Amino acid sequence: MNHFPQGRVVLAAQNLVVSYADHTALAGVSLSISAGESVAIMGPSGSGKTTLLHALAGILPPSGGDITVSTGPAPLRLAGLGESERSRLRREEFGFVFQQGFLIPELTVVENVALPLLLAGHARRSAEADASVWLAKLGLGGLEKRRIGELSGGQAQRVAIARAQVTGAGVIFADEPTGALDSVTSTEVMSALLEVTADGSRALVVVTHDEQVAARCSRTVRLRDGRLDVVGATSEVSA
Ligand SMILES: Nc1ncnc2c1ncn2[C@@H]1O[C@H](COP(=O)(O)OP(=O)(O)OP(=O)(O)O)[C@@H](O)[C@H]1O
Repeated sequence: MNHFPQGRVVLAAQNLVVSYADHTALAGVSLSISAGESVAIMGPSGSGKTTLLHALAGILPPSGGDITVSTGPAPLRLAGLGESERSRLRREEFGFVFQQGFLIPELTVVENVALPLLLAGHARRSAEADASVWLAKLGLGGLEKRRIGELSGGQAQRVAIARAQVTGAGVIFADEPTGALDSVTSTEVMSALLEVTADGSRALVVVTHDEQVAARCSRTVRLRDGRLDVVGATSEVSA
């Protein structure tokens, strides 16, 4: 379990640079994210939002700058970690929710949610028991044995949110989690995601194009051409 006291910085990016061939997608981004915060990353298409999320989550090694991850007993600098340690961080300390969910259609709902625990070496029975607890918290009790294709889009996203949290991850990253949903379902799914920060011990990072989604987060950062435009409270930005 990686839950932190409210206010503790869990991710700190310093002067991040990410280049793809001859294109600079992030041109020196510095950003700190604390436990209890929900941070919306906004900006025009191509401004570097997904690149920033992938760099913060250790999916994409930056070509410059560094990220300090304070999700364990001692801070870790991502630049100093090999792929296997970054992969452990992603698997055990971070959770991910994507626009399409990336759930496995051949598995049942409970098997999908239990999967990260099985990959971490837990026994099937206890993994599925923990998965069922998360499913109940997300209002999906009774759907354990369904296949993913038998769920609505909103239910499938809530399964993805359960799966992202089942390992006790302290930081949840979501890339356009409501992008494929209608506005009512989007509101429900955001409510489920924002529960991540309800007890103040975990952080949520959401890439979104939707101002209404961003307005519900505690802070919005805006990217333009790979640089941070505005950093502040959502209320200041969207009032
Ligand atoms: N694998 C890649 N190879 C080359 N260029 C890339 C790659 N991934 C992204 N880019 C470029 O980097 C820039 C930032 O991309 P990114 O996907 O981070 O933007 P975004 O703000 O998330 O965009 P969108 O809102 O359209 O998803 C864009 O110009 C994009 O074309």
